[in-house]
Amino acid sequence: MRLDVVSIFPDYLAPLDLSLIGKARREGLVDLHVHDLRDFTHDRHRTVDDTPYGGGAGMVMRPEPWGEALDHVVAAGAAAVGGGVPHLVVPGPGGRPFTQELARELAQQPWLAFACGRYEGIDERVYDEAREHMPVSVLSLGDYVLNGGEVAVLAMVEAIARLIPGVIGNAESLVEESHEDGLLEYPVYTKPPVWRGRGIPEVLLSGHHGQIARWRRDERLRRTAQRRPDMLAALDPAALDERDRAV
Ligand SMILES: N#Cc1c(-c2ccc3cc[nH]c3c2)n[nH]c1N
Repeated sequence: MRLDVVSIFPDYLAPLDLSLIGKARREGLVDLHVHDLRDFTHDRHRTVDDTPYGGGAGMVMRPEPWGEALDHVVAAGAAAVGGGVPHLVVPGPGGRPFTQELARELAQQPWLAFACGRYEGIDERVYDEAREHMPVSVLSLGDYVLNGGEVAVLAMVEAIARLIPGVIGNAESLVEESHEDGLLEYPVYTKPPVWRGRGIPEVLLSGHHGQIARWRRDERLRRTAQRRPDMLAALDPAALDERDRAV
């Protein structure tokens, strides 16, 4: 997968050189290109913002640099990907919720581009123009306010890239994760068997895989009912067996 990110703070994306995503890049599973929006300005001060039409507080990101930056991303990426256009993802507090389901869908795409806004946002004409050339999705991490899109892109890239085959060494660890199948994950334990006087659930020492699987399923249901009753309510009833309903 090719990933392009445009930001006025390209160093914000440095964490994508680390850990599993960094390893995926070095192994060629992910081809990440970060672009500095200011490289697409032409004034001495490399200006990317201006005052909002209609007045109001704050500044708005100018359309010209964004237009040139996205033109560059499309041209450079098409040469590398062998044609086509990216799916453009623009993080924003007013976007559709970014969910595991969306992460799965976006992980199927060969090429994604992310536009990191700042200030009060990006001139709306940039979205309108982009939509004439590529799919555009405005997505939100959650119902709280950040200062810009970079943190959201870090989270989205990690959630998406980890689903690319080969990025996570053991695909088994992608199963039974929170949100993967509509339930939260079960509690996990490791050595020592007793820590500060606290033991671990006996069933986990039983070696009885069937009972362990049942206990873990029960814990997932209990946790989801306790912490995210909305997720439990949204579950397809067919996904729950009689034993589940008894938990
Ligand atoms: N995604 C997301 C966001 C944001 C966000 C994203 C981009 C910009 C650009 C200026 N301010 C921003 C806030 N706030 N809260 C979220 N869940």
